[in-house]
This record gives sequence, C-alpha cells and structure tokens, in this order.
Amino acid sequence: MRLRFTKMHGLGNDFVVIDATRAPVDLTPARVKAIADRHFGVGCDQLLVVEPATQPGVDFRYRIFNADGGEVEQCGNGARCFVRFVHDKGLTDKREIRVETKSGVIAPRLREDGLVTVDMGVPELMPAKVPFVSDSDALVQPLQVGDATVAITAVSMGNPHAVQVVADVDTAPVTGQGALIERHPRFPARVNAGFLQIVDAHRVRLRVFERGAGETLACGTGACAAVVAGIVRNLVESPVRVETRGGELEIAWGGPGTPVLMTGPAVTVFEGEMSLD
Ligand SMILES: N[C@H](CCC[C@H](N)C(=O)O)C(=O)O
Repeated sequence: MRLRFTKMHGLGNDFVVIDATRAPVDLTPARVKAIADRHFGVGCDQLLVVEPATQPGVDFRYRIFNADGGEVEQCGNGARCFVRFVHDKGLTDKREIRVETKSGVIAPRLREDGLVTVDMGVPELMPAKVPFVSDSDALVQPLQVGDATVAITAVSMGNPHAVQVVADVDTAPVTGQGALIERHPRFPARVNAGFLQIVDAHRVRLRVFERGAGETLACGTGACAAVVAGIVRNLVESPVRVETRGGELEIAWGGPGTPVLMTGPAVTVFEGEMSLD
C-alpha cells in the first residue's frame, strides 16, 4: 500500500503524521515499527494518526503510537503538531480544537504568534493512576534501580511518568538508568523516565527517556509531569520554562484539580509518500 504522510516535530521530538479522516489506515504494530525505523523507514519517535471524532463536542480523534509499535494515551509535543496539521491541511478553520485521545479530551490552540498552547488536562498524582505498584501514596518514593536507589514522583498526564530530581541533566545517567526505569517491574505498563534539574523557581532543565522510544530531544507530557512534580514538591512555581535538548517549553499549572497548560512550537518539515506492505 502507498502511504502519504507529513513529517513534523515539536522541539526535535519528531513525528510521522497520517490523515485518516477520509479513510481508515490499518496500522499494525509491525507497520508502525517499519514507518518509525530510522534506516529502513521514514524515522520518527512517534506516529500520529488524525481520525474523525467519535463523540459529540469534539473535533477530531488523535491516536499515538510509539516507535516500538505500541499505542499510548497521550503525546504533548504531538498535540501541538496535530493542531498545526489539521489547520494547514484545511481539515478545520478553527484555531482552537477539542481532540479526543485514549486518556481524555485535550484542547490545542494555534496562537497568532505561531506557537501552540495546549490544555493538557488535569494531572493525576496518585501512584495508582500511573499505574505504579506501591503500598504508599507518598509524593516521593524510593525506587531500586540497579545498585542505585532513586527518589521518584509518579505523575500521570494520561501517560505514566516517573520524575526524579538530579543535580545536572548533562551528567545524569539518562541512557542506562532511564532504560531500567522504563521497564521497572513496579510499572506494569512501563513508564517515561524524567530527569529534572532545578535552575531556579521558574526555570528547569529536563531530559526524558521515553517509554517505547528511548531518549527524545523533548517530551511534552514529560515537561508537564516534571513541572507538576516540581510544584507539589515546592521546588518551582508556575509558570516554568522547561529547557529540553530540543528547545524550550512553557508550562503553567494552578495546582491540584486544575489543568496543565503547555506552550511551544510545532514545525512541518516535509510531505512524503512511502510504500508499505
Ligand atoms: N513515550 C510516551 C508517548 C509520547 C510522549 C511524548 N513524545 C510527548 O511529547 O508527550 C509514552 O509512551 O507515554
């Protein structure tokens, strides 16, 4: 089959975006992996699929697949690319849309300055929501990772995050330890591993070893989860500038029970077509 796609990125977290609003696309995990492969396919961290809404009061449905082929609940950088894609493709003339995902409805808004602000919904801090096997509801919990014990905060942005504070993200053991945390038995659905450095009350640096993709240049939900963890631990105050390897996001959060607002860029790189068996 011939597959038309658009290549996009949010701060270097890169995506293949497929328009499935007119006809469904049969994406098996094997096909997703083939598309995401950086040598034998197009290459991307995640594959994003635009589908018609299935519920009233919503404009589109948004499906997200990691490079390993697994379908997941949420993708923040992808949400910014999503609204730019549907607007640029003429699939909507709205600048703010409501989008249903596996974990609920989000509302990306295309701003006049070209940046995108997304209402990412209300975060969950209870470990059971992540899901995280724990006999405690403590905000900070010890996790045995290899021969190290790290202090993590479990945050759900719809997808699961384990955030730890480190002195310097540049020297943090993101690759080795991130891979162990991602597949730690206490996270039965696996987890995105965040490494957070506090610069000051309104600025942090962040690296994320993503579930199903490895370290990415930026992680939108990871930035939201890190700021939520930082605020509940009284380490930062809203709004927070989050420096990632791919650039900066701004995250604002009014506290428990309120939504997280994420603002950043969304870039279209090229259009393409590939053959897929
Ligand atoms: N790896 C994530 C999905 C992509 C999230 C990230 N790319 C973002 O911008 O939020 C997960 O398995 O939950």
